[in-house]
Amino acid sequence: MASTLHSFASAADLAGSLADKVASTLSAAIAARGTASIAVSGGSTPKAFFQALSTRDIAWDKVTITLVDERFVPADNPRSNHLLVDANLLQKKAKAARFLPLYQDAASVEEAASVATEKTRAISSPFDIVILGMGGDGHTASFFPGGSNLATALDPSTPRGIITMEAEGAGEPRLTFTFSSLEDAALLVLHIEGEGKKDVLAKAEGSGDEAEMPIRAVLRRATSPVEIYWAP
Ligand SMILES: O=C1O[C@H](COP(=O)(O)O)[C@@H](O)[C@H](O)[C@H]1O
Repeated sequence: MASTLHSFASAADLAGSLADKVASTLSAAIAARGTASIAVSGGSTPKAFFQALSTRDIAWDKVTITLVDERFVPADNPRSNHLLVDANLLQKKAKAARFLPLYQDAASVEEAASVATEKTRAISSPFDIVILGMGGDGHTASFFPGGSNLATALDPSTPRGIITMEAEGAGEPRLTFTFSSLEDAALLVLHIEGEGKKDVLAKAEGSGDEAEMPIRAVLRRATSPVEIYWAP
């Protein structure tokens, strides 16, 4: 499916514009179905966007928020994506939203993946919105090059849900929604910032193996168009 690049003069401009787009998409879903869903990424990039989105005036009590991926760490760990969402998105007006975490207090990451899959089944498919990020190594969600479950995660026949991932570049074991869970969102966004990430994107858009740069699976095979939001 085609992708469209939306370039902005600054990260602040991008954050405001993406927040407006997400807010209007959530509102349209609520008007159509009574509820709306969004799966967001963690990492360092989404902070300003989360802060902008938290101020938007929509029926947040009808919105379910979850993460596309998470580290297998509790929510008080500084590396937790849940902590980032708590501190920056689940604030102000967005405090009224329902948040479904991926991390579970389970004996193993595998058990956590299975519990998270059950709990997130309550969200209707497909997601209204998925916001992906991308690492300098071409990973997205927790689809890491060399990841222990990468082939399964990217296989379009793997069911919707959450699986585990371990990889050298990942730090902790990870929990990640599968490709099939994310690729058909009504609004599928790739949010990246900086010249370095633009170079990584250009490389990913060239030829080469998906396993080397898993973002290629999204760019090449997502059934929804990919809206790329970039700022220097
Ligand atoms: O590990 C992760 O990294 C990516 C990219 O993060 P960034 O810090 O380079 O913005 C992120 O999209 C993913 O959700 C996160 O778990």
